[in-house]
Amino acid sequence: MIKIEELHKSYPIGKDSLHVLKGIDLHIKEGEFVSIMGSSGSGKSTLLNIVGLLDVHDAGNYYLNGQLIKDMNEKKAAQLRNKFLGFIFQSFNLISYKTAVENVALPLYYKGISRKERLEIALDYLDKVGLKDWAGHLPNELSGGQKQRVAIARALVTKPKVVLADEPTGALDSTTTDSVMDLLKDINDEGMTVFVITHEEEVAEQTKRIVRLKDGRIISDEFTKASKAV
Ligand SMILES: Nc1ncnc2c1ncn2[C@@H]1O[C@H](COP(=O)(O)OP(=O)(O)OP(=O)(O)O)[C@@H](O)[C@H]1O
Repeated sequence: MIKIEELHKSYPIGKDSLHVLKGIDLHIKEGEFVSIMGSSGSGKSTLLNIVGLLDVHDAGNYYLNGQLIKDMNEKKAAQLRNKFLGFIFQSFNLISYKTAVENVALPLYYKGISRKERLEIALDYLDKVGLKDWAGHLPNELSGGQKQRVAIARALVTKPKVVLADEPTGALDSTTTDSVMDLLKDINDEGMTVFVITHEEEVAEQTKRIVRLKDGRIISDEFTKASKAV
């Protein structure tokens, strides 16, 4: 599903450049549930942004669903993002003046589906995350955990192959973190590939594989106990 070979990425800093990813090799198969850990500045978000086609790498190869990602214009990248990828962010990124159901329906706008049908589909996804009764509420009327569940429903509504989550529980307390992680587990049980950045060891342990980054290199890549649970 995601295959990365000898990937490098640098950012220009004035006349110099900051070498952030220094030869990453990573293969994530369809249906895996993987977390990426590492201290601040180790390159986690940079890697996720490249995987999510939000940024480009400088050297090495990246294949998404068998397709080599190279020299891609923004239009093509957006098409691939809409087709294959769903995103969840720490800060939820919901639109404040739209209701929960309208936020979830938004990604369907680009698929040429009528408004009525978009809202029906979105309501089904809100039901899936346990928030059907909150469909008509605005984000500021929801708790942090509820907002994140709306964001998860929004990430799923286009039926992506891969869900990419950058610190999805970073803004949540431990009980809410568990409910969000349970939801990601359910999604993964249904066959979706899930790739999560986290700082929290307890969160990473709930995924099936932990990849650890240090200074732009992978220093370990191990399956967790959760991967062995039946
Ligand atoms: N657009 C950018 N331009 C310049 N430098 C950047 C840019 N994005 C990230 N960096 C730098 O690249 C390094 C890696 O950043 P990255 O955000 O990938 O780390 P991270 O592991 O996700 O950190 P954190 O856990 O704090 O989010 C950092 O030193 C950061 O300052």
